[in-house]
Amino acid sequence: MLAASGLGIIRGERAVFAGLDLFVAPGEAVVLRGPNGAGKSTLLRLLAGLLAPTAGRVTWDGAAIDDDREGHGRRLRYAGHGDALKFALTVFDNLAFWARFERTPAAAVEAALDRLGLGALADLPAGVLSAGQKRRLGLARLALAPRALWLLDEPTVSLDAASVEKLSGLIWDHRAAGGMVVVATHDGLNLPAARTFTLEKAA
Ligand SMILES: Nc1ncnc2c1ncn2[C@@H]1O[C@H](COP(=O)(O)OP(=O)(O)OP(=O)(O)O)[C@@H](O)[C@H]1O
Repeated sequence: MLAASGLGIIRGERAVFAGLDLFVAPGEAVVLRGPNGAGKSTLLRLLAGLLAPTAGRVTWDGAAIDDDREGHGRRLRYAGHGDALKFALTVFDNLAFWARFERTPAAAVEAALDRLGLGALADLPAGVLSAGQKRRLGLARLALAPRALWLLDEPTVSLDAASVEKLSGLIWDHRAAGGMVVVATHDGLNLPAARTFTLEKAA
């Protein structure tokens, strides 16, 4: 169980939000909504342990994530606005890098590329991909190996309808295996029985 309690954060001397409580159980999807600047990306970074809250805390199974940041990092996948690609490397080698980094068997690379419909592009330099193809390659990391928690920031940007379907399917399989997902998205994804968590714009 991922829990945030009494969470507050000040950025640039302004309170983005305060007193925020959020719980995510295995198999659950939480969709973050709210206007631009409401703090969706900020919340995802707090849940990932990439930012420290000004008040409150984030826990995993009751233990503060601050007590074991490395362990928390190993249980999650965070996909932010960037695709985290090396343009000079091929599509295959981009994902193979992450597989090596995570000590995931190389066989997982091909399967993950196929899952995102990138198999035929494996030998191309990532730099020549279209915006949507680059986004799919960034998201292919999700399919490399299971992680309990996915934190996704606007993952559907640049994706066509077929790719949004692929991502929806990936998230469904992740949840069916007990995985959790918190996703900031303005539209598109098909997430059955997802909970919506709305952030209001700070005054
Ligand atoms: N490094 C920073 N320094 C100061 N203020 C920041 C910083 N990063 C974010 N903010 C502010 O925090 C607030 C929340 O930003 P955040 O990116 O979390 O919003 P968001 O809900 O994800 O917005 P969007 O829908 O536009 O992606 C904004 O007012 C933003 O200007």
